[in-house]
Amino acid sequence: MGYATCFVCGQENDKGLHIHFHKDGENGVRASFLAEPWHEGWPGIQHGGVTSAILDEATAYVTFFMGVVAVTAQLQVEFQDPIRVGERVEIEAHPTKVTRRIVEVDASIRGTDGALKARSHAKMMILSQQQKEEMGLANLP
Ligand SMILES: CCCCCCCCCCCCCC(=O)SCCNC(=O)CCNC(=O)[C@H](O)C(C)(C)COP(=O)(O)OP(=O)(O)OC[C@H]1O[C@@H](n2cnc3c(N)ncnc32)[C@H](O)[C@@H]1OP(=O)(O)O
Repeated sequence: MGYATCFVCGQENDKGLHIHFHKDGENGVRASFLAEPWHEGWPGIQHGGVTSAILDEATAYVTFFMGVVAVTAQLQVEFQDPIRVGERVEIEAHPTKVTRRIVEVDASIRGTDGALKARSHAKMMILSQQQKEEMGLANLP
């Protein structure tokens, strides 16, 4: 599942991360990722922008599985521990607050031993019909 060309989940994006997100429970999302050498910033450590993109995407999938079209309005990231190249990590996200226009989502990335690597809090803005049309997102499945 996913948009074919999405940088994080798209299976047809040659330059992408190819992460498969799946539903976990009623509103949660889970995925797994292996940090590769081409994802690094400092030698041997995954770039923080890649980490942020993964958290952002997990957050977006929460709203996708809720059946709304939303964009990230705010994303606050805490980097707790380096993600090493060659390390597998587990990704999780779930909603914490849902209002008419905003879905708040917490997401985290942990090592396979459960140790926290990074976490985020985000506000996703549910788009109005006019905004969907302006952004070219009016005919999404
Ligand atoms: C097939 C399977 C596919 C699955 C794929 C799934 C994922 C695929 C891909 C996922 C990709 C990953 C995801 C991505 O990367 S999404 C891409 C990154 N995000 C963006 O590009 C968003 C850019 N920003 C905007 O478009 C607008 O600024 C938005 C739409 C956010 C607001 O627009 P606008 O300014 O016109 O607002 P409004 O008139 O609608 O609403 C006004 C209300 O909202 C309040 N407000 C406004 N801004 C903020 C803010 N920043 N924080 C908090 N609140 C805010 C405002 O105070 C007011 O509140 P109130 O006074 O009414 O109380």
